[in-house]
Amino acid sequence: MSAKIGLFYGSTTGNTDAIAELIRNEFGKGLIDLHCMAEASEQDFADYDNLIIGSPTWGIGKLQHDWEIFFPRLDYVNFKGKKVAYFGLGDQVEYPRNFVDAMGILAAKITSLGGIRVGSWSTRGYKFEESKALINLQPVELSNGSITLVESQVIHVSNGVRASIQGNFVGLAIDEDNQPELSIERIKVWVAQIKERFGL
Ligand SMILES: Cc1cc2nc3c(=O)[nH]c(=O)nc-3n(C[C@H](O)[C@H](O)[C@H](O)COP(=O)(O)O)c2cc1C
Repeated sequence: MSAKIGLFYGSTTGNTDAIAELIRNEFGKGLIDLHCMAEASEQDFADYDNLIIGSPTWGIGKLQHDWEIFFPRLDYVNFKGKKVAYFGLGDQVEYPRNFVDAMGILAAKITSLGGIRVGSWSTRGYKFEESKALINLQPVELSNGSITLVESQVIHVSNGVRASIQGNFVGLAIDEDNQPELSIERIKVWVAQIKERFGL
């Protein structure tokens, strides 16, 4: 029998692999099945109502290799009604204009295919210039005249300096290159948040 959550990830030099293991441990025994994208198929996604998607960013703003190969096949996965949380690895010092872009690219694609995004994460504590993984809150007026805040994904933010950008990422951002000492605590807080959203 499958676990309650399918965690699908790609990893070129092993960092995302290690973070996926930490996330699985934080959830506790038996809740998460890990699927490496080098071996995953469209059908593997069908077993789960709850998904976690993880990718580092490579090649300056690009998906990790196995995700890049699989990307066109996402169109054949049924994401409708599934809750999907995202995590991304990146390097905010070397790649401040493309920090964790891959997480944003995957979230935009999977959300367009019907996935319900959960588990956004504050940008507080990171310094970078641009990221495709940012979302913002926009005020929208409802028919009864009241105002509500609706999340939308920001594709381009450009202020030209490496700075603290206020807002939220679409999912958990992990920087093993510059802030490895913060990863465990970030995972703990994020997992508690998405556990609730997954109804576990
Ligand atoms: C050639 C190269 C390109 C990279 N490009 C980006 C990038 O555009 N944005 C980013 O946030 N991180 C970038 N990174 C950093 C990686 O995402 C980071 O090291 C990550 O932890 C690697 O994960 P992995 O070991 O699972 O493959 C790059 C690293 C290298 C070596």
